[in-house]
Amino acid sequence: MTRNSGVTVVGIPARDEERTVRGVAEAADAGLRLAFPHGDNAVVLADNGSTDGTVARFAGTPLRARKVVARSGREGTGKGTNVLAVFDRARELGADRLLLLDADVRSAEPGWVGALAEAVDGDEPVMALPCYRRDRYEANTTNHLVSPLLAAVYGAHVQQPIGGEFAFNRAFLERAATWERPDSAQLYGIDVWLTANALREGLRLVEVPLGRKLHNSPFPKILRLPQQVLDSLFHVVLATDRVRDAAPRGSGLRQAVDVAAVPQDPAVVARVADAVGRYLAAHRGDVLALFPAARGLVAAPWGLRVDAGVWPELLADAVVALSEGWFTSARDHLVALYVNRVMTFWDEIEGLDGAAVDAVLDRQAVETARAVAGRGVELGGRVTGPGAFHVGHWSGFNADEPARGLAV
Ligand SMILES: O=c1ccn([C@@H]2O[C@H](COP(=O)(O)OP(=O)(O)O[C@H]3O[C@H](CO)[C@@H](O)[C@H](O)[C@H]3O)[C@@H](O)[C@H]2O)c(=O)[nH]1
Ligand SMILES: O=C(O)[C@H](O)COP(=O)(O)O
Repeated sequence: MTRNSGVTVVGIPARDEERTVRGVAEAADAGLRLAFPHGDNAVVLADNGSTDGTVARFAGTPLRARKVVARSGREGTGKGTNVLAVFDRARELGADRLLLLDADVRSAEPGWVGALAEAVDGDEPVMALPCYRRDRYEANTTNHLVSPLLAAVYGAHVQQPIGGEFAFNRAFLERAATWERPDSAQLYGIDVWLTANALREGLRLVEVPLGRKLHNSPFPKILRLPQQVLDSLFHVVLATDRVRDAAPRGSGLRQAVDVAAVPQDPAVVARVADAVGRYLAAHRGDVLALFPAARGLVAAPWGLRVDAGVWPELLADAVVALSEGWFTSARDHLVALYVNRVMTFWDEIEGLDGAAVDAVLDRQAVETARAVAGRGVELGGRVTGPGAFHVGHWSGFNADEPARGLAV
C-alpha cells in the first residue's frame, strides 16, 4: 500500500448516536493520521434524521481530517441510506479506499483504520470484513441466519458478514455501483447486500482481526432487523447462478465468542416471545406447508424447541421455498422460527465455554451447507422478489414496527 498518498475516507452512518459518535470520529481521525500521515483524509458522517445532538456533536469534534456531513430525512430511510450516501461522497472525493465504522461502537480503536485499509490494497475489487469477539447472546442474525446461509449458497465461511466495520477499495466501490438495489438495502439489509453480492461475483473478501466489538445490544430489534437482512440476502441469492460448492476453510475455525456475556433483558425477551407465539398461531398452516422440517418441533418454555439438529433443515426449507417463488412467506416465517432458534440456542449453550459455543456455530453452518446441497435447489434468476420492502406478514404482530412500510 502507498501509505502516504491517496484519498482515504472513513464513513460513519448514524441515527441518534450523540453519546458515542464523538469517540468513533476521534478513533477514525487518530487512525487516519497513523496510517496515512501525509494522505488526503476525510471523515464523513451520514445522518438520516437524528432527533438528538448527533450532528452537532460530530461538528463540534476537532479533527485533523476533512469533515463532511451528509444528511437525509428520517422517514423512509435507514442505515443503508447513510452507507450509500457515504459511497457517493467517497466517489466524489476520489477515494482510493473507504472504511465504515458504526457510530455506536464503544470499542473502536485507531488501529482498526490501518488494519482494514491495508487489507483492501490493490487494483482488483476487494472488501475487508471484521473478525471480533462478541457477546454470546448477541450476533444472532449473523450466527443463525447470515453465516449459515452464505456457507450454504456460496460455500464461504464468513465470520462477521454484517458486522458494520468494513473497508473497500476503489474498484469495489465502482463495482458495487452496478448492483441492483432492493429497498431493504436502504435499511439494515445494506451489509449483507454488500457481502453477498461480493460473494456472488466471486470478489475477494479479507477478514481482519479487530479484537472485541462492544456496542448497543441489537436484540430489541430482533423482529425487524433480521427481516430486512433476509430481504436483501434473498434478493441476492435469487440473482445467483447456482448453489456453489463449499470452498476449503481459509482461516481455520471461528473464534468469535467473547468471555463477556450478558443475557438479554427478560422483559424484552418475554415481549418478543409473545409476539412470535401470536404470529405462529396465526400462520401455523402456512408455516408447516412451507417448512416441512417444522412439523416435528416440540413446545418449549419460550415457544418451540428449535435445536442445532433441525435448524439446518429449516434453513434448507427456506432456500427451497425462496427458489420456488415464496419470497415473502419464506422471509417472514423464517424470522419467527429464527427467534425460537435463538432462544433454544441460549438454552443449549448454558455452561459451555466460548470454544464450545464456536464449535456449535461452526457445525451449524457446515450442516446448513450439507442440508441445502441435498435439496437440489435451482437458482439462476428464474424467480425474483418484490423490490419494494414491506413488513408483510408481520404487520400487526410487532409492537415496535414502523407505521409505514419502508421506514425503520
Ligand atoms: O436508520 C438508521 C439506523 C441505524 N443507523 C446506524 O447504523 C449503525 C448500525 O446500527 P445499529 O442499530 O447499531 O445496528 P446493530 O444492531 O448493531 O446491527 C448489526 O447488524 C446490522 C445489520 O446487518 C448492521 O447494519 C450493523 O452494522 C451491525 O452492527 C449505527 O451507527 C446506527 O446509528 C443509521 O445510520 N440509520
Ligand atoms: O451481527 C448481528 O447479528 C447483528 O449485530 C444483529 O445482532 P442480533 O441478531 O443479536 O440482533
